Amino acid sequence: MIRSQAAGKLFVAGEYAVVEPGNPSVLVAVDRFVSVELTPSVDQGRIHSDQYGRQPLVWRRDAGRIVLERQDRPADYVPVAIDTVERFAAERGTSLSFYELAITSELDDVNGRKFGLGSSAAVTVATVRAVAEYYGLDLTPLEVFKLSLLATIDVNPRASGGDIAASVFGGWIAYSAPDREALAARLRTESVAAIVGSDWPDLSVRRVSAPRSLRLVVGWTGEPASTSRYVSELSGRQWRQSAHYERFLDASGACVSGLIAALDADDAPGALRSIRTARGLLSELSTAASLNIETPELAALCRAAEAVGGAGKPSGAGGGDCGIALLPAEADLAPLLRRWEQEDIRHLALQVHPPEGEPE
Ligand SMILES: Nc1ncnc2c1ncn2[C@@H]1O[C@H](COP(=O)(O)OP(=O)(O)OP(=O)(O)O)[C@@H](O)[C@H]1O
Ligand SMILES: C[C@@](O)(CCOP(=O)(O)O)CC(=O)O
Repeated sequence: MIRSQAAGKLFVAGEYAVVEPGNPSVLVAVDRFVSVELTPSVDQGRIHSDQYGRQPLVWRRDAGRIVLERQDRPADYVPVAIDTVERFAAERGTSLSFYELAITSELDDVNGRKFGLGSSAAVTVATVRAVAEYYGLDLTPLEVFKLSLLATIDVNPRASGGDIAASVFGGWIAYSAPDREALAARLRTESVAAIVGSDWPDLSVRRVSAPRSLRLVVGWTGEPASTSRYVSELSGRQWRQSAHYERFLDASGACVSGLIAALDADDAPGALRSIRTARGLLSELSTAASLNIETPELAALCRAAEAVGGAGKPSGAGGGDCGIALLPAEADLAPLLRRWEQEDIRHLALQVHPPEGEPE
């Protein structure tokens, strides 16, 4: 049996702007995982996960590509991740066979509601790792990232891949995305191996220092939110060509660069200022584009962080899910947690998942 794992993530800053190639963001990996167990099988493949109900997804191959027995299902991360790794393996001359995947996740609560900790990225990365190990592919972390992003593009073409980078590389990272439209076009004409082997302009993953003088605290609103709905509302041509959007991208870039510099210098006041600016920018974006990024619960989460000498912001697309607070490392956590409890914000007792392999 092969076992693999992949970590969850939190956005620290740069959400939405990171969807445009080359715009920076900061993310952190967290120690909650999706796990995959792979066992060989005979004449068909199966995927077991609570996400699919009681029955596993059954798959076979048609002309070397993965097809689900139930073809009425929309494209889904796990089958697409299997298909992407298998294309890569077959292009390298590997002969393909069948196996079962059993998936378990710590990124949903007991009722199956997602926390917003990047379960789609973690399940994709864990699947890529398991299937690659099964075929003896010996991938570098960068190759795992690239295969995971190529798979994701098939399901969600606007996704930045920041969540995948955090899951693959661990720790605190600065991330900017490659052009996924260009990658999708290449996938129609080139081999997966050629795309993975090439340089991806605008892709950048680099380590950022974990702040020693600040601690990261995570609150969950209890409301799962749909990232793709918000991102697609912002994808309209008119909006993307507006002066407001251009200004947002510039201001976000400056804010994230300031945050990275402050984190690298362990400048706590500077980092807190950047978090407040990032919150303000998301709030302006939300108003301008009529989204509801900072819900009343997320606003309460941020107010509580400010009240105890820290700074808070929604993490990710907003509209629910999680928010983060950064507090001076010496601050007592109890007053923040009391305020959160009064506001029905649940503290997620997460730690940063440490760096795993160097981004090249
Ligand atoms: N345990 C799992 N087994 C199989 N597929 C999963 C699992 N967890 C997540 N997924 C896939 O990921 C999708 C959830 O992705 P979505 O982007 O909505 O959530 P998320 O990545 O956890 O949250 P966020 O994007 O806010 O961080 C599910 O619909 C499913 O396709
Ligand atoms: C809005 C966006 O920038 C962040 C989404 O974050 P999350 O998946 O909601 O945690 C989208 C993306 O990066 O793909």
